[in-house]
Amino acid sequence: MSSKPSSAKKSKSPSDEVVEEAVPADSAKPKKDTKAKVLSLIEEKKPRTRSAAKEGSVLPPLGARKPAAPEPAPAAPAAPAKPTVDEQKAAALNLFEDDKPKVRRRPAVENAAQSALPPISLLKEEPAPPKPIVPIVHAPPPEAPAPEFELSETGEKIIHLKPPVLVKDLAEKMGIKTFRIISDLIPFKIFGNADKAIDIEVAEKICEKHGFKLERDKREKGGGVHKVEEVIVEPVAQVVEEVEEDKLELRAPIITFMGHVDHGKTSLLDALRKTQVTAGEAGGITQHIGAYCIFHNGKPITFIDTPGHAAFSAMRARGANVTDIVVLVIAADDGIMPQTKEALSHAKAAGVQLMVALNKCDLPTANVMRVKSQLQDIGLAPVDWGGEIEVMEVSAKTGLGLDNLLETMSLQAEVLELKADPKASPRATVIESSMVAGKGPVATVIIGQGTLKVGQPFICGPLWGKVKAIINDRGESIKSVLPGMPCEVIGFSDMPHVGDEVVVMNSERDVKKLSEERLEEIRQKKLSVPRRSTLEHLFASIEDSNKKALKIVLKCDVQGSVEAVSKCLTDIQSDKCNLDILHKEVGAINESDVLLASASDAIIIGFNVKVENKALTVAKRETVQIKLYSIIYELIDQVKEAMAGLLDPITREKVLGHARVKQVFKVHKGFVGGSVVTDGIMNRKQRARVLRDGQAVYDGGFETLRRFQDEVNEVRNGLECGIKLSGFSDYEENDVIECYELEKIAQTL
Ligand SMILES: Nc1nc2c(ncn2[C@@H]2O[C@H](COP(=O)(O)OP(=O)(O)OP(=O)(O)O)[C@@H](O)[C@H]2O)c(=O)[nH]1
Repeated sequence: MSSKPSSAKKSKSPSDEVVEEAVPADSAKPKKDTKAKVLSLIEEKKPRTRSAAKEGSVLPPLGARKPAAPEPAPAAPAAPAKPTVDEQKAAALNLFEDDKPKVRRRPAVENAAQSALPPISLLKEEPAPPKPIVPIVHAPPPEAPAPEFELSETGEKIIHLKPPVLVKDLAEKMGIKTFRIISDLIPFKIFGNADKAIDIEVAEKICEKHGFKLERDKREKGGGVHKVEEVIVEPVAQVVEEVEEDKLELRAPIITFMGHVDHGKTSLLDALRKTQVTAGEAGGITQHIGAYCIFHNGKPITFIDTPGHAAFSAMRARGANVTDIVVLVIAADDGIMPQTKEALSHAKAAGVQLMVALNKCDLPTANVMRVKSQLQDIGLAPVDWGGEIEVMEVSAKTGLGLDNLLETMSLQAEVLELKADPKASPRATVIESSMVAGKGPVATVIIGQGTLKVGQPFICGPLWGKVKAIINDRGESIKSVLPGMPCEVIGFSDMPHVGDEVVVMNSERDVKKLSEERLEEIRQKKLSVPRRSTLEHLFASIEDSNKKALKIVLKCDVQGSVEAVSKCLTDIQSDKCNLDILHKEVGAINESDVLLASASDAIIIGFNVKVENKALTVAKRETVQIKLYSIIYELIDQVKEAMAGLLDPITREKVLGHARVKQVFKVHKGFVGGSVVTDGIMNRKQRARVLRDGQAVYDGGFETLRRFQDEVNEVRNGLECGIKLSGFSDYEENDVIECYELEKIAQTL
């Protein structure tokens, strides 16, 4: 191994001949000549270096260049071993040459040789005074990959990429180093690393800068790519597997309890599960969707409890959509109510089997016949009345008819022959989601097909995830869950949207990629929303900006509550005051919520959530109001009050009385109307106007109000007084002085 170049060897080396020629023996030599020489050198040097590298003689492979043992710095006579400035420049330029994309992939040995060239810093114009060279071995710089492009008919270098465009992918395609792209991004005020996703428009500009044209591709179902005009992501639903009948097995039926508020849905489920869910509910009403599993005759049945309050319509709709059977719970003493009808509509829309449970039959006020006849009227004729709807009389309180209810539900489920393939690729529907401290995003899901197992990667709407833990309805951690069963899943990249489907895929890489694509698609859609600006819009916005607005930051315990509460809030109708929900999210109230509220003059509303300690401190400092609620109608009522409170009170006139001027007196400072009060009172602290022939000739405050010589505050009906209004002296006989007060009345929405 020839690690240390000797002068003897040097003179024989072809490259060193060049070096000798390039040494600036005469420092006065014009720079121009040097530059020209450098350029010619580059041309000369390239082929030589390559062939030499191949032979391993002049520039040996990287490993060979490292001295076997540290050698002492060569003494002054060894100085000629240092490359000359021109050589350094040439070498550095050569290094840049390497960055330039080449169609052909370079052999590894060639790359190794080039990567060992002097660093870019040597490009400086003025060389440092010659010093003995201490050989430093640098780690090889990361290799720039060979570019991948195709030449268009017009000679353009076209590269194909599909959004999201990552810096590293772009660099790879153009065959340049990642750091070059990162520095190219700085003028766009984009700072990031190799994994940074950049806008397609920015990527196009960067490609243009490097002499490439970027064409967007999309992935085909099979994984290949083809060109598209717009970014369209294939929905995962399109990769549904064929259902093979022989692989299907009976699964747990999913039964949803729906009905009007307080008709006893939770109590019924409670009685069936023999637990006490109602005891823990705020205000005794269900505000979440709950999913439970019970075993009847050794077979599992999944129950979904939905809220009955009007606010939770979306939750009821969701409950109906994942279910096989809907049990419409009607209190026998109350009969069919608005949310009973709404629940019925959801069940009909979802096209599911319907049954009716007439609850509270233990009550003396229960009137089964009346409810049955109401059912008949809305087209749900009971079986015992010759119709098709199973109507069961039950009582959650006494347990009356519960066995019959359970039996009928399992029979109905059997008739439906509900089957799923437990070995199919797992899919589940998110029916609720929340952010749980220490666990992150948690979703309640119902498995539709396949067996969901811990460790499986999945996509869910635009989010990806990997099943970290599965918790059953009894709070136990389990390893897998079968079709039809409910469970909680931990492992989402963010809070999933309720109603989205969890679809298990083969690899974590695939789910992440698909998630990136979907998020990019959402972003693009947001960007492409047309912004129309018409005169009408302008007027509307001016009108709107004059309106009062209550700004709210809303935090709730679960996604469904966010939906329900924000729907209720936006439903508050007022043409005097707007309600802006600036931000709505699941989770405890944190510092950033407070800062947002402070910056935008908003209040924070928390529903079933806590306030983080730091947020409390900041809220005090910033005087941000935080209101916490656990019952939805209290929240809505108070928000309405707060909105009304923002409105300026209306000022209304209330006439207190009239006086007639009988005689005008001259006093020290002007004139006084000697009057008699004809009705009501004259009050010195209020306002008065002078009416002449029914027309107001003056309006203002009292200066003096006198009874004889005394200044008084009030003069009653029938009494005489002297009235002097401030700034008015022009009284005439028979003028009427009307005393009135300005009342402030709070506005309503
Ligand atoms: N007497 C009697 N009371 C009942 C029966 N079932 C429920 N209740 C009472 O009715 C009230 C409402 O019961 P819930 O189970 O909370 O009603 P819900 O339909 O789930 O109400 P939301 O969750 O608000 O939709 C509670 O006070 C129960 O104790 C019953 O069979 N008989």
